[in-house]
Amino acid sequence: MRTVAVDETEPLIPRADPRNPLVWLRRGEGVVGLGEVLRIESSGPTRVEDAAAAWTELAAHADVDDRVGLPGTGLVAFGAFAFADESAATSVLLVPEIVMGRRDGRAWVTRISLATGDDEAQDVSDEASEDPVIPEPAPRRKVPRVTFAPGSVTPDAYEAAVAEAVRRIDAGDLSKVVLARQLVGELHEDDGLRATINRLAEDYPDTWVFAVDGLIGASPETLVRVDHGQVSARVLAGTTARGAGEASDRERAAQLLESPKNREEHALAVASAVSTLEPHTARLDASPEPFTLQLPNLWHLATDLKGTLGDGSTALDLVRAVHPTAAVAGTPRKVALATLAELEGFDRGRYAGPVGWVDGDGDGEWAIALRCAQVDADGTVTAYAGCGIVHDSAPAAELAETVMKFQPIVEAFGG
Ligand SMILES: C=C(O[C@H]1C=CC=C(C(=O)O)[C@@H]1O)C(=O)O
Repeated sequence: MRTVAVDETEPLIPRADPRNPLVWLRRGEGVVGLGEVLRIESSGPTRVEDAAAAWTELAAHADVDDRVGLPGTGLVAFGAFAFADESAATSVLLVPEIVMGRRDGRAWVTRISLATGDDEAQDVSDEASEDPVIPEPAPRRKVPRVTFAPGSVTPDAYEAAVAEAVRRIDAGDLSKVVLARQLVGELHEDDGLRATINRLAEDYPDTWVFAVDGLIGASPETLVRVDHGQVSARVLAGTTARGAGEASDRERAAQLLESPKNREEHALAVASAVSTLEPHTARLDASPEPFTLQLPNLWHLATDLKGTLGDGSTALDLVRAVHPTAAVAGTPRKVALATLAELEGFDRGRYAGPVGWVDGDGDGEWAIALRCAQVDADGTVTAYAGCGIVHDSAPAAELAETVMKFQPIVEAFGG
């Protein structure tokens, strides 16, 4: 494969595949893939380590001509993993044929092809050696309209599940569990998802906007990033609505910061991320106090983690170590996973699973797949949103919080 620098400043999404976009962007920077030369599928409890092993093997044999040398240049795979060990959803790493990337104002294009013969010397085929051609940007289209309705769990059933979770927390079974619900709709239009991802990128520029194998969303939560030996993550847990005017908005953020319920929910999520990342780092620092993160639809409590890799782990190794954090499962992890599987009553698929990319050097950026929907081949669109439940959670307030969290994806489908 070959990566070359290009002189490009135009937005990347209009060049993505209209039906099946492959996108990872924040504030206009990131990677967009076209075509597919290889798909690594995995499932079950070892889905991340199996994919990581296959990726390391592939990267070791790749013939790379990388003239840019940034994270995300050279060999790259986009990935999305199922949340649960028991999920029926397949986890995927997709290697595109063309990657268009941008980072710190520098742009590049990579063209990847598979060697066809058994001679390793053929790894860089003639085709891949040619300078890659990037597609022309497509004209803007209207977002496809999807009408959503509650999935298998009705709003009443969700409130009942929250009440039951609080009973179990009060009984001392666990400290926190994250409970989600679904909205389901149908995508009819032929023009696919590019307009939807464009809308998410415009409306939520500070989130990770992703589209990988039909999983599409705008996540504010960084599961883990690895960049030349530096590790970082952004832990989110604790949520409140935006206020109507400026004063009430500031007031809401201040209340969120002082709310014992939200602070507890947040502290458990930070503890789980720190305890699972720490063994892999030589140094790991957390922001001393949580801060309030403003998104167009809500406020979150946030903590940033930054550190130095201590054991040569790749981004996928760290994904395996930290998933699932208490921001999407609960505490203690094992009891929380069993409780959410029982009380939610549906397969989360790739919702709340890791989504992102990894390169041939093991650098990568992974978010938790939140504020997202999975679009299946038959056009079924399933959106997901969940809330951290602790002992003083109120069912009606948690239901209202899911409505806020559905907003980005519902609006990106014309709702
Ligand atoms: C589980 C979700 O959000 C998590 C991330 C941030 C805040 C959360 C909360 O306040 O409950 C959740 O832990 C979701 O958006 O579906």
